[in-house]
Amino acid sequence: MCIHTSPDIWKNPLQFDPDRFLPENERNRPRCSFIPFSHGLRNCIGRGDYQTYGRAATRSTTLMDNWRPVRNNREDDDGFDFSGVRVASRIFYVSNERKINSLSAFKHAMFSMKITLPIFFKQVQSTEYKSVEDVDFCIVAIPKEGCKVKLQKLEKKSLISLARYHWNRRRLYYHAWKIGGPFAWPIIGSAYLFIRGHKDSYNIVTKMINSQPPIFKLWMGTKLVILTTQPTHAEVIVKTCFNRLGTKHMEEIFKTGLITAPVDIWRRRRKIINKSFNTKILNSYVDIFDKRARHLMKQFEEKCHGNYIDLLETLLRCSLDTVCETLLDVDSNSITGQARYITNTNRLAKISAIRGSSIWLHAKFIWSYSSLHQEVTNLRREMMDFIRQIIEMKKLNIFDKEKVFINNLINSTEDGELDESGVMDEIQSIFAASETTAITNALVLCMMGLHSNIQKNIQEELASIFGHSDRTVTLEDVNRMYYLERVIKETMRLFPPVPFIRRSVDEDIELDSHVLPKGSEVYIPLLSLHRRPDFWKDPLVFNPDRFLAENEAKRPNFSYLPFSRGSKNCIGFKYAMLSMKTMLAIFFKHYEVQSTKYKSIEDVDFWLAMLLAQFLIILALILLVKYHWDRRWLYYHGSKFKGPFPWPILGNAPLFFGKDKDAYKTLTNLVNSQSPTFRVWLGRELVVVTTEPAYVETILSNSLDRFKSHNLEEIFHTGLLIAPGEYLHL
Ligand code: HEM
Repeated sequence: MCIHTSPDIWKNPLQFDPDRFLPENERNRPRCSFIPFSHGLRNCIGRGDYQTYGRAATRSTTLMDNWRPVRNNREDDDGFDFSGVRVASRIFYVSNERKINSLSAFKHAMFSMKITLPIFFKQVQSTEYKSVEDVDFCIVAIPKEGCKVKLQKLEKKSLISLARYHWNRRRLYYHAWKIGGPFAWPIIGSAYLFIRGHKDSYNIVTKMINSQPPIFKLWMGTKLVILTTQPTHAEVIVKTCFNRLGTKHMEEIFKTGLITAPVDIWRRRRKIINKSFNTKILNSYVDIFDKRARHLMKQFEEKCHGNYIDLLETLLRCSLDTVCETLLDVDSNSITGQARYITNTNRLAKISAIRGSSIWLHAKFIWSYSSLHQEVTNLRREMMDFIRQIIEMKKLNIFDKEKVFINNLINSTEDGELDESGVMDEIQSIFAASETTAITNALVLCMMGLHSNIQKNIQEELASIFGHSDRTVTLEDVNRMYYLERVIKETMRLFPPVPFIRRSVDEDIELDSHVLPKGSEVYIPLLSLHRRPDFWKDPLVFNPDRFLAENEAKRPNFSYLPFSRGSKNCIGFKYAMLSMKTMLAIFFKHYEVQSTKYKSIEDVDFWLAMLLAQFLIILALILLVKYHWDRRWLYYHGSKFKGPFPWPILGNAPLFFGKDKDAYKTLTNLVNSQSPTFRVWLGRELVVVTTEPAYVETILSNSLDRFKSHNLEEIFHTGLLIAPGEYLHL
C-alpha cells in the first residue's frame, strides 16, 4: 500500500484519479510501482480463488457496508442486498476452479470485476466518508461464522489506543491496587521472581505464599493473578468460576477435553461423562483393579531382585493399563504403545511447566516459532494415534455396557452430541488426569517408607479384613479400609497431586473486603492451604488421624480440597479412591517399604525428580552461543539497514503490542517514518521492508518462498498460496 501512495511515484497520491492508468501516464512510472497482484513467478495466479473472492469481493463488500447504493430508477430505496455481489464472486470462483495459467490470471480477475461492478452499482453515495483520507485501509476481520465483514474504524493515534487499552482495564487496576502482593515492574510485572526457571517455580511460589497475606496478587506481565488460601474464598471460587482458561498452553494439549474445555462445551460434555462415573459402574471395576494390582506386584518381583527400581514409571504404566481395561473396556495386552504414551505425557507435562514459568513463551508469536511448540505438536500427534487405535478397536463392539466411558462417548457421536475429535480429546484428558493416582500411590509408599509404625497399622487393618487369605479384593473389603483411606488422605494433604486449582474470573466476584475483578485469574495453592498451621496443627507431621470424623468437624469447610469441590470437581475422585485403596491393599499385604533416601518429610522433593541444574545451565549457554554464531550473517547484514530501536528478545514487536486491530495502520506509519528500505526485528525474525520499486522487482522476480506464517500454514497447508518455493515445480 505504501508503494501505491508514495508521493515520489504518484502525484497527489490520495487523490482518486483513474486517469493515472491511461497508457501514457503508466509509461512514466517506474516498473513495479503498481503491484496489486504482486509480480514475478510468485504473483497472483488467479484472483478467481483466494484473491478475487477473498479480497476483491470481501473488500468491496466491506466498503459497501458503509456506502449506500442508489439505483437509477428507485431513489427511495435505501436498502440493498449485497449478497448478490458475493454470489457473483462465488460463481466466478467456481467457474475459475479449472486450471488457469498465470498470464491469463490478471485478465480473469479484471474481467470478473468489470462484469460484477457495473451490474450492481448504477450509482452509489457515501453515507460515512467524505474524502479518501477518511477511508481507512484495514485488515478485514472475517468472523469465524461466515463471510460477514465489518470495517473497523481505526484509531488515529497509537497513543490513543494505548490509553484506551488501560482505560478499559481501569477496574482491574483499581481492584488489584487494593490487594497486596510482591513488587511489580512495568510490562513484566512480578515475572522477574521466576527468572530461575520452572524447576524452582513451585518453591518460589510456596515461599512467596508464606510471606504474603492469605490473599495476594501477582502481576505476570499484563496478567493479574490472585492467590488465596482462605477456605471461604475457595468455596466461592469453586462454586462460581468454571473456566480454567488461565492455561492456554494446556488447551493446546487437551483441546476440548473436560480439563480445558470452555464452559459451554464443558457443561454438555460433563453431563454426558457423568453417566460413566456413577457409583454402580465404578464398583464393578474392583475386580479389574485387583487384577491390575496383582500384575503390578509381579512386575515389581521381576524387576526388583534386591535392586532399586523406578516405582513411578511402573505405577504409571499400571494406571494407564487400568484405565484401558475399565473406562475404555479394552484388554491392555491387545494394544501397543503404552510405554511411549507415558514418555510423551511426561515430556508434555515438562514442556507445559517450562512454558508456564517462562513469560516470554506466553507470547503466541514467540511460542509458535519455538522448537518446543513443534515438539508439542509432534508428541500430541503420536498420542492421538495411540488413542485412535483404541477407538477403532472399540467401534467394532460398542453394544454391550453402553454406559462404560468409551461406549458412552462413541454413542454420543451417533447422537450428534460429540464429534470424533471430541472423543479423542476426552480420552486424552482422562489418561492424563488418571496419572495422578499413580503419583499419589508413589507418594503413599514414600510416606510409609518414612513411617514404619503407620505402615504396621495398615497391615494390621488388612489382616483384620483378609486374615491370611490371598483372595480377590471385593467392594466390601475396600469399604472397610478406613485407616488406609486416612493414610491416602493425609498423603494428599501434604502432597496434593494437583497443586493448584486455577480459574479465570469472568465476572467481578466479591470476597470479604476484596473484589476479584473480571479479567483476572485466581489460584488456590493447595499445598499451602493444606499446610496452614492455623487449620493443621504441626502441619509437617504425618498424622492420618486428622481425618477421623471428630477431627474433620473442627476444621473449616473447604480447607482440604485435593479433588476440588463444586460442579467442576474431579470427576474421577471415587474411581481414584477405589483404585488406590485396592492397589495399596494388595501392595501392603505382600510388601513393606523402607526409605533409603529420605529421612523426613522436609527432605521429600515435591517434584520427585531433580535434574542436574548446573549441567543444564551450561548446556543452555553453549546452545545459545551456537545459535547466535549460526546467525552471524543475519546480524551483520541486518545491522547495515536502518530501522527503529530493537529491544532485546522482543525486537520491535512492542510497537505492535495491543494493536491487533490497527496493526496495518501502525505498519503504514512506520513505513512512512523510515527510509524507503529499512529493517524491523520481530522477536528473532529479521524483516526488511522496502518501497523501492527497483528492489521490489528484484525481490519478486528472484524469491519464491513466501514468508512463513504458521497461521496460514495451518489453513492452506501446501496450497499455492503459502507452499514453499520448491512445490511450485516451475
Ligand atoms: C489422586 C487422584 C486424583 C486427584 C488428586 C485429582 C484431582 C483433581 C483436581 C484437583 C481437579 C481439578 C478440579 C478443579 O479445577 O476444580 C481434577 C479434575 C479432573 N479430574 Fe481428577 N484427580 C485424580 C484422579 C482422577 C482420575 C482417576 C480421573 C479419571 C479417571 C480424573 C479425572 C479428572 C477430570 C476429567 C477432571 C476435569 C473435571 C472437569 O473439569 O469437569 N481424576 N482432578
